[in-house]
Amino acid sequence: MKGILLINLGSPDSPKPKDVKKYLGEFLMDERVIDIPFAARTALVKGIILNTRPKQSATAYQKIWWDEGSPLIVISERLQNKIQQEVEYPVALAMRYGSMTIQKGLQELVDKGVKEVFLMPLYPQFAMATTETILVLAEEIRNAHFPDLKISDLPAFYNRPDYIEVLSNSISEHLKGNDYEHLLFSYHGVPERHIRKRDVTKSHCTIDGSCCATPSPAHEFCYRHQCLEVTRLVAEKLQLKAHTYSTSFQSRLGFDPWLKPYTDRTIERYGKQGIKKMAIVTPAFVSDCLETLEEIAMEGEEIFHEMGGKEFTTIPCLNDDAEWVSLLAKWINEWATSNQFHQSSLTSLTEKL
Ligand SMILES: C=CC1=C(C)c2cc3[nH]c(cc4nc(cc5[nH]c(cc1n2)c(C)c5CCC(=O)O)C(CCC(=O)O)=C4C)c(C)c3C=C
Ligand SMILES: [Fe+2]
Ligand SMILES: [Fe+2]
Repeated sequence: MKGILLINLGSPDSPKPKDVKKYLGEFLMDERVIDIPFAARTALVKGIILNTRPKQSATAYQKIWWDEGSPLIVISERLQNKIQQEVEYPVALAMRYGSMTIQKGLQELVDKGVKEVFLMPLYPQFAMATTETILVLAEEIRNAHFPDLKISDLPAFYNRPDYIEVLSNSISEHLKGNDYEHLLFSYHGVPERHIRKRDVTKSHCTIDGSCCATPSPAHEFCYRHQCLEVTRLVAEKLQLKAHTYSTSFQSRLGFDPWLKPYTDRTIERYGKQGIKKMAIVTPAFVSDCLETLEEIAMEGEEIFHEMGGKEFTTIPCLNDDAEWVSLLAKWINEWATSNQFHQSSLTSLTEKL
């Protein structure tokens, strides 16, 4: 029997500092998130970050928390339930960090008699800190607990025409009748170093040059290229005029250089330049979460208003949008009935690196 495991990032169990600290400890001790040697990572995360950040992050989580729980988890559960209504295979949900572990998700499927799993990391773009860490952990769990289970995975889907169509439709629907002057595509950032490390050609990536616009096998695992492509493809589909849209990267942490331009500074700049009405979309996230509901919809709006901006429209993520649900159901059926998606992305990465 076949089964599906949807995987998202995860959230703390509650917005209390102690739960946020536990969650951040697991998240930031992941060697694919803070990718420095173990002793240095422990000193940085446990010695510095976990002494200050949990309180600050807990305050942010409290602002966006819903009665039913973390928006990211609640939205992912709604998505799971809606997909379940459209496919005949059991659909489970897990998170990379926190209590809803990948092991529990796989166990739930195995208990239902599943022998073949389609892992669906809910990230349009590949990143070491998202898709890769999910695939590595799932493989470790399989080897340790479910050696007979067959697992294949959905690769980054950033440039699939059906995804671009669903995303573009959602954007145009939310901007109907809106006379915005500028549309900003804001993606979660990563340290520049992460991009260089996953350049499978070892020589393509120049980060701030035009490498991402020059065709290369490196782009199969280049987060920056994949973000820029989403902007380009959506702009093409929606026939956006040049200079009325741009790309930026949000949520940087620490002092290393992260992908630029930074979203907060970009919003500030547009406000200062006299733009009065801007809209913002966040296509690295498929579910609204702390980074969209607080950092963009609250902090971003505040920056814009402080700089003289008037109208700031935040476009929701795809969440449990009907077209998005149908698209995921379509990919599931393609996996189940054809040979599509049967090559593991992790095998492809390790072979090429
Ligand atoms: C697009 C997906 C994401 C990438 C890439 C990513 C990289 C990344 N993130 C951090 C540090 C933090 N991220 C935090 C929250 C957070 N990150 C993502 C997604 C990506 N992260 C999501 C969906 C969320 C929200 C989770 C929720 O519960 O709603 C946080 C926690 C919040 C905070 O304290 O600000 C941290 C920390 C790093 C270091 C990184 C790449 C190296
Ligand atoms: Fe993050
Ligand atoms: Fe690139």
